[in-house]
Amino acid sequence: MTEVVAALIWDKDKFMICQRPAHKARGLLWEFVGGKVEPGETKEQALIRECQEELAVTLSIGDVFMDVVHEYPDLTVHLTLFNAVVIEGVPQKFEHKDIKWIAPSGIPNYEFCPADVEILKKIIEVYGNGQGTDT
Ligand SMILES: Nc1nc2c([nH]c(=O)n2[C@H]2C[C@H](O)[C@@H](COP(=O)(O)OP(=O)(O)OP(=O)(O)O)O2)c(=O)[nH]1
Repeated sequence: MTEVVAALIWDKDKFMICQRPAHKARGLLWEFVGGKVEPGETKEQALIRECQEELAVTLSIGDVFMDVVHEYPDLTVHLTLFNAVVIEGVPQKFEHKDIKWIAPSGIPNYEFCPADVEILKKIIEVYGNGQGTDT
């Protein structure tokens, strides 16, 4: 089982989603920024490193919003999604094809990694479908 960490980052009523590069597994699908935990790292350390590498931002990590296990044909992931806040920097596309901030009501407009589907349902349950503009 591969440990993967990711960040749920809000800016007012919108949260950040990132489009995976075409050449990687799950290419062009949308995800929460993050990646695989490397040997010797805590999950929090891995998430801070991934966000520095991929977005050039520094995060403050909060509690776990949700974790899920999902079996892909090529690997089984244990994905842990942390609440997090950007404390330094403006997100850059060093890794991703695109970055967007969306309201929960905008979720149906994007095709996400299958492991994220349960998490997105919980975001809608907890934060509602919103009245705000969807992006
Ligand atoms: N970062 C991230 N990965 C996700 C999410 N949902 C999901 O199924 N995944 C999957 C996609 C990948 O198969 C795996 C994460 O691996 P990755 O390729 O992003 O990891 P990494 O940045 O460490 O890259 P690499 O060393 O494998 O090149 O987890 C998600 O919301 N965020």
